[in-house]
Order: sequence, then structure tokens, then C-alpha cells
Amino acid sequence: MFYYGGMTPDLASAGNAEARQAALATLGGQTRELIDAVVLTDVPEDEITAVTAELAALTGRLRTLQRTAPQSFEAGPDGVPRHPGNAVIGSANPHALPLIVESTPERTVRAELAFRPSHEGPPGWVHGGVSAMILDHLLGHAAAVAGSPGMTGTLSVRYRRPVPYGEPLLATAEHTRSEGRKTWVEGRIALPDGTVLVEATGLFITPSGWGRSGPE
Ligand SMILES: CCCCCCCCCCCCCCCC(=O)SCCNC(=O)CCNC(=O)[C@H](O)C(C)(C)COP(=O)(O)OP(=O)(O)OC[C@H]1O[C@@H](n2cnc3c(N)ncnc32)[C@H](O)[C@@H]1OP(=O)(O)O
Repeated sequence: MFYYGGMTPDLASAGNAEARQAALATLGGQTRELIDAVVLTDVPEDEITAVTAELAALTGRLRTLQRTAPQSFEAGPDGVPRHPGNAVIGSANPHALPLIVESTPERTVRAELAFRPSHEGPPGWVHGGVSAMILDHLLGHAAAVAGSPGMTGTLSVRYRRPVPYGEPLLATAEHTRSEGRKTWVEGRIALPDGTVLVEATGLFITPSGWGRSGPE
């Protein structure tokens, strides 16, 4: 089994932890809704001011108790690793889509996704850095399922066509080769008909301190 640091199958407190993660995921999802509402809102200025005041109060309530340690990778009840704080897959992170990555029996990875209005770069299209972030993560996941978890050393991205938001897309990636601690991976984001919009190659490096099971 592949574990990143801090991901421990602590079954004793699993029930409470699950309830808390579910609550945080719900908060994360509601905050995503808020972010998109802010991006798209056309309400009058006095309403903007009133909502801002309410949000400041809510922010203060959450800030009364803040954790200082990062959220770690952890095993979910189904044994699948998850990382609630992650910027790409984190259910509790409003910045995350969140991406849900599936592995295939051939050890490739895939994720159905739809970008949101808050991911806009050029007007009407997704920001190139956001596409790169998604591909970085997906390529890293492909390296991990191939047995070579690592950190991104190099990521090369080719933007073939503008990426729409609010439409279903498919991201896929696969391991191509490994040499020692270095692993090369390829991936792409495409329309449902297979038209490739963005493609990437990445070199992932297993840091010298890691075993096959991640940081030690
Ligand atoms: C069952 C499974 C389920 C799995 C389910 C969970 C899945 C979970 C998925 C998570 C997916 C996360 C995907 C996001 C991944 C990030 O976002 S990682 C964050 C971005 N990247 C970083 O922050 C990396 C920062 N850099 C570093 O930490 C270090 O420079 C590195 C990359 C670890 C390398 O350090 P090092 O181990 O000391 O490497 P070093 O000994 O200097 O060099 C080793 C070799 O690599 C080469 N190299 C080193 N750096 C580079 C570089 N940047 N470019 C090219 N070559 C390089 C060297 O030339 C050397 O080559 P050789 O001489 O051996 O031929």
C-alpha cells in the first residue's frame, strides 16, 4: 500500500474523524458555491456591502480556532488515500475542484471534471496555470500508481486549444518510463469527444529519503 507521510489507518478514532471530515467537506463545498457566486454576482452595491459584512463575521468565527499543521494524506474508510487540504483534490479546500482521480486496471489514471467560473483566465476561458495545476496533480498520481511516487521536478505544458469552464472534460495520464528515482509521465485534458485541449509531460523524482511507500 502506498502512503504519504502522516497517512495512518487509525481505526480507533475513525468515526469522529469521518464526521469531522464530512463537515469540513460540506463547508468546503459551500465555500466553493460562495466563490462562484462572488465571481458572478450582479447584485446592487449596498447588497455587496451587506454580504461582505456578514462574511467578515463568519470569517472571524472560523478564525477563533485555527490549526497550524498541514492536513496530511490519510486513508479513507474505503482504504483509498485522500488529502482534504490539497489544492486539487481536497474536499475541505475551497480552491480544489475537487478532482476525483480514478485508477484503471492498466495503472493509468482518469478524472472527469468541469472547471468553474472562478478558474477564469482569458475572458470566457480557463486560466492556463489552473490547467497546469490539474495536470501536475494527475501526472503525479499516475507516477504514484505506477509505483514511483515523487515530487514534480519538471512539468512541460502545451496549450493546444482554449479550455472552457462549466463543461464536462476528461483528464487522463499514464506513466511512460522510469530510471532510478526519475519517472516520466504524460497526460492531457480533453473534450468528451477526445479533442485534446492541453497536454503535459512531467518528470517526477522520488526524493532520496522516500521509499516506495512515500516519505519516511
Ligand atoms: C496505490 C497508489 C495510490 C496513490 C494515490 C495517492 C496519489 C497521490 C498523488 C499525489 C500527486 C501529487 C502531484 C503534485 C506534486 C507536487 O506538486 S510536488 C510540488 C512541486 N515540486 C517540488 O516542490 C519539488 C521541489 N524540489 C525538490 O524537492 C527536489 O529538488 C527534488 C525534485 C525532490 C529532487 O531532489 P533530490 O532527491 O535531492 O534529487 P537529486 O539527488 O539532486 O537529483 C536526482 C536526479 O534528478 C535530477 N533532477 C533533480 N531535480 C530535477 C528537476 N527539477 N528537473 C529535472 N531533473 C532533476 C538530477 O539531475 C538527478 O539526475 P541524475 O544525476 O540521477 O541523472
